[in-house]
Formats: sequence, C-alpha cells, structure tokens
Amino acid sequence: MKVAIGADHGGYHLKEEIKGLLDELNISFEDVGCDCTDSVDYPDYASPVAEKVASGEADRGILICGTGIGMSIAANKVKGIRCALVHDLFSAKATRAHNDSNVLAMGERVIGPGLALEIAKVWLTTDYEGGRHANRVQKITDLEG
Ligand SMILES: O=C(CO)[C@H](O)[C@H](O)[C@H](O)COP(=O)(O)O
Repeated sequence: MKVAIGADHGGYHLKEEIKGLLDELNISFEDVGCDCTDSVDYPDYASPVAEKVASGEADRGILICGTGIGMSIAANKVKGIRCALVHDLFSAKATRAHNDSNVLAMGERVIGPGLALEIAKVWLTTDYEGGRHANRVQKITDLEG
C-alpha cells in the first residue's frame, strides 16, 4: 500500500507523527507538505493528496489540519474520493468497512496524538466489507455524475 499524506500548519506536527507510524507499519508514503508551521491554505495540500488517490498513484490518503473539516470538504470535491473525517475508533473502523473511505482526515486541534495514531492504525488496517455496502458506495459514486 502507498499513502499520500498532507497537512496545513494546523496539522503539521500530527502529520510528522503519522509518518513515524507509517514507517513502523512498513507502509510507503509520499508527503506533499507542508514542511513547517508557517500559515498556509489547506486546499493546497488536500488537492494533491486527493488527486494522487483518485488517479491511483496512491492507494490511500491522510490529511490533517486544525479541525480536519476543511481538508475533508476539499478532498471530497475530487471525483472518486471518499474522505472521512474521523475522531474516534468506532468510526475509523466503520468508515473503512462500510464506506470504503480512501482518504482519512483528522484535526490536530481536536484530538491528542495518542488517539490520532490509533485511529490512523485502525483505518489503515481495516478492510472494506463489500456485500450490502457495495450498492450504497456505488450510489455515492453515482452522485458524482
Ligand atoms: O481546521 C482548519 C480548516 O478546517 C485549518 O487547519 C485551520 O486550523 C483553520 O482554518 C484556522 O486557521 P488559522 O489560520 O490557523 O487560524
């Protein structure tokens, strides 16, 4: 699996921690930035991550900002992206199993790094169940026109 990861200034520190987790899990990744806590605009980082996942260059994406909200709104504008904003373990598992989410968004200003890393690990290691969920995910795709 290859992961594309990005953050704005509000998510920079958590992005760096998640890169450590990806190394631990032997998951290759591409970091699209940002590279420090200087103020930047989150769509500039949501876009390359979402485009890499949509094109197949990356299998999954992880986006961090202060709340995760701006990143998730921006990523979900890209065709083929199912970005889930997650701040609890139940949702992390459910959105992979049920929604086949391909991008995870979190807010560094919302949860601590311990929980965020657990969420990322569960999200990265939970498989999509398909079955009754497949028709529902297809209906999401159909909304893209
Ligand atoms: O959460 C965010 C977008 O949904 C961003 O990461 C920022 O934290 C938020 O927009 C606040 O921006 P600020 O310039 O750091 O005050």
